[in-house]
Amino acid sequence: MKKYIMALDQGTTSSRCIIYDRQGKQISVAQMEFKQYFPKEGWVEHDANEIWTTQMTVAHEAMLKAKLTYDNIEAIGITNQRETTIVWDKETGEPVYHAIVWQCRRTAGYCDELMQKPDLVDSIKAKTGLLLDAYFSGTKLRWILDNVPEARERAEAGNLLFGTVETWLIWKMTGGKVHVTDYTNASRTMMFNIHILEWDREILDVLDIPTSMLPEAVPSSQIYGETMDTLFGGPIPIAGAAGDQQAALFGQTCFEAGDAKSTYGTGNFLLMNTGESPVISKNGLLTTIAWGLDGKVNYALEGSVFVCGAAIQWLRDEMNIMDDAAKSEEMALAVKDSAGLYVVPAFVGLGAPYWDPYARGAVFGITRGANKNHLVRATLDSMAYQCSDLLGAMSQDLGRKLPELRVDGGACANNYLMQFQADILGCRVMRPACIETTSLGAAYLAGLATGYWKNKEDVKANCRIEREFEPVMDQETRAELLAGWEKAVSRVRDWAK
Ligand SMILES: Nc1ncnc2c1ncn2[C@@H]1O[C@H](COP(=O)(O)OP(=O)(O)O)[C@@H](O)[C@H]1O
Ligand SMILES: O=P(O)(O)OC[C@H](O)CO
Repeated sequence: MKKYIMALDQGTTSSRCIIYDRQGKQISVAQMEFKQYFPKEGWVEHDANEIWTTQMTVAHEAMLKAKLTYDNIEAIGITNQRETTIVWDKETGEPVYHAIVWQCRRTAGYCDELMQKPDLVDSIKAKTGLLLDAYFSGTKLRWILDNVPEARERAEAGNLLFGTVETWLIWKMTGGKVHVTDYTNASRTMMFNIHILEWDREILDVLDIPTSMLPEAVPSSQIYGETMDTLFGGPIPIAGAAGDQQAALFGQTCFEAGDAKSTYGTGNFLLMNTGESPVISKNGLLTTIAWGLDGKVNYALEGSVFVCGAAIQWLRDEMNIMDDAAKSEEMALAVKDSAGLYVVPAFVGLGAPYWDPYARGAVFGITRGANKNHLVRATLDSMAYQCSDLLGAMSQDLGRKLPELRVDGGACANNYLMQFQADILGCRVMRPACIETTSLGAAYLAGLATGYWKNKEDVKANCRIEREFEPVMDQETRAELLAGWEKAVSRVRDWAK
């Protein structure tokens, strides 16, 4: 019987299921968007039950499309939007509140208070590799305990569980039997010591989080449990899990220290493998776990930008400027430049390297001739500028420039964006044949655990580059454009304070 690996890719805007064969070829794909809740300015939520139902719907749809039954699936790998925080009842499985999404800024004020303790800020950075910010799960979890009626009492009585999205899905798929988080996701909670791979007592005390709520932290590639029989008709091993950005790094086969990738999804995330030693940034980047595999842990340096493709989604859904994100390419190419427009998509503040939760979005340089094509072009340009900021910070940390950049994620299908990215970085941009490297990485992690792929070399043999973008812009133009971007960013800082 032919066997495949099923990857569940639970992203910020959609749940996807992709089934892969041994060559890393997609056999079947299903995808479903779900509702985004914006209850207050700067707040973002999801319905955790909808995350679960959409994820299961697409899993069944993908199996049906390829006429597969549970015994064709060797293993399931999960990859997910990170940091998003879910708390649910251990007995009923009912979430006590909506999932608080990574983009949500509701705990910025609380983070400001904590920031008054410089020792704590230093200790958090040293132990978790993260900056003290509302982005990460820790303060979101505390918010739920403090604000949902009876949540703290129920948590202290041992009746509530916490998880990031992979924890939630594994718990649900195993019928409430397995409560685990993989190291990569744990490393985004701001409660996990990335050096000794344990939850940190001091931080848990500061945030007042009962340890009984926390999942067991486990490697990214191992059999965690099996799906309930009722789910797919028979048991399937769940054998891999990683946060989506780390999964993309793995899917791009960035196995060597120094290998880097940039993912253009809802946000933009630049990750560089730093091998078995964590590198601490002096320029606003994060240190994170890349994966736990074969009894070892790999680390990565990460730059996180909160709004990337989401800016195009905003033009599509809120401004009705286009009906399909892919149209942004032809609209951008319909004009010869951006007519001096700069868009700063700081809708939920700015992430790396600025870390300003109070920045807000803006469009600068509007003149009478500016039209919607210019606005689209300037929005795509902003996605490239933000990545350029990340690469700049990374180059400063490393003391050298990266010679090339591998790209992936939905928005990297945009050729205009990729060429502008190469131009503004002044380095080659390499796009693989499979830009769904996030799900591919999750599939690889699961398949390595069961022996579907023998080792990393076996996996690497599947990797193919589809197109390379060489920089053609002259240095003077690049410097001028970047200076404009810098000026635009400086104007949005602290806006909502
Ligand atoms: N051709 C395109 N050009 C520009 N942006 C795009 C294009 N296709 C998709 N996007 C944007 O990329 C995002 C989808 O990418 P994806 O990797 O699926 O994101 P996620 O995993 O975060 O949900 C959306 O925000 C969408 O607006
Ligand atoms: O849903 P994505 O692909 O934009 O990824 C979200 C990140 O994991 C947030 O840290």
